[in-house]
Amino acid sequence: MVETGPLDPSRGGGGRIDRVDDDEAGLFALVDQVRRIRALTTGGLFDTDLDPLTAQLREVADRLEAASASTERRQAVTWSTGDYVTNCPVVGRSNVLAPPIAFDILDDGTLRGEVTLGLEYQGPPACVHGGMVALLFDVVLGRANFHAGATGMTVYLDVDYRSPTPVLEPIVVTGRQVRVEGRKIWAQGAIHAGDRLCATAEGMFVEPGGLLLENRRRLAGG
Ligand SMILES: CCCCCCCCCCCC(=O)SCCNC(=O)CCNC(=O)[C@H](O)C(C)(C)COP(=O)(O)OP(=O)(O)OC[C@H]1O[C@@H](n2cnc3c(N)ncnc32)[C@H](O)[C@@H]1OP(=O)(O)O
Repeated sequence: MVETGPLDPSRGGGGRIDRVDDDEAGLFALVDQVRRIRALTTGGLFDTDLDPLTAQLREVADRLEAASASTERRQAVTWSTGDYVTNCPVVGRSNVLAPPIAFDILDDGTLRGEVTLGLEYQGPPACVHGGMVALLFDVVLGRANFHAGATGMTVYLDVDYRSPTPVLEPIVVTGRQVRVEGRKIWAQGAIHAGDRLCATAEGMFVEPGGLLLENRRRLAGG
């Protein structure tokens, strides 16, 4: 059973975590513009001829493609430099899928982040897609584990959808580690809209032994 007391959305304080501000290459600034386009084009309704805009976007995409390192190289660099956080699909400032959310860590290790999700995350009318809700939980629980010092890969994630999670309104996402037994780690989380509980989750994570190190070595080509 998820204990919602420590996940109270009105708790304040704490310091920002996982915030990477160094944007020497200008990538975060560029991705911010792609996010604007992503938000505007979801179910886009425009009172203008789109063809010239499409041509401009194609040109920009062509120029980026010509200047870009390969996907494989980018994947290898992500893991060799520890840049995962900036590429995460929830908190990552260089991932266009990410809203992105910024989490604060409270004094007992609970993470708390506020976000307003746009139409691109909509499932049922006015509601956040259930898969997106699960993604938010997977990340907040994973980051809570990381900051508590014991982390692993998700082996189960049990989500209870208790009331609709709204799009276009602020929601609060919370998560914390609750127990560690050897390689096994449990964490719990909640999503609220104001005082209303939208969803809760419990996840179990297993420290994957040498698997990730092996993968990182393989991606780095040695
Ligand atoms: C450092 C990370 C950085 C992570 C870096 C950050 C990246 C972000 C990650 C975000 C989160 C994700 O998306 S993770 C991606 C989604 N998850 C995955 O792809 C994981 C796929 N699963 C796996 O690859 C594997 O299950 C492993 C490597 C996690 C564990 O395999 P294993 O080493 O063989 O361990 P195994 O013996 O099977 O299980 C260990 C114990 O857990 C129990 N167990 C296993 N599955 C379950 C289950 N569903 N429900 C209950 N219990 C279970 C087993 O009974 C056993 O208990 P006992 O007999 O010991 O008592």
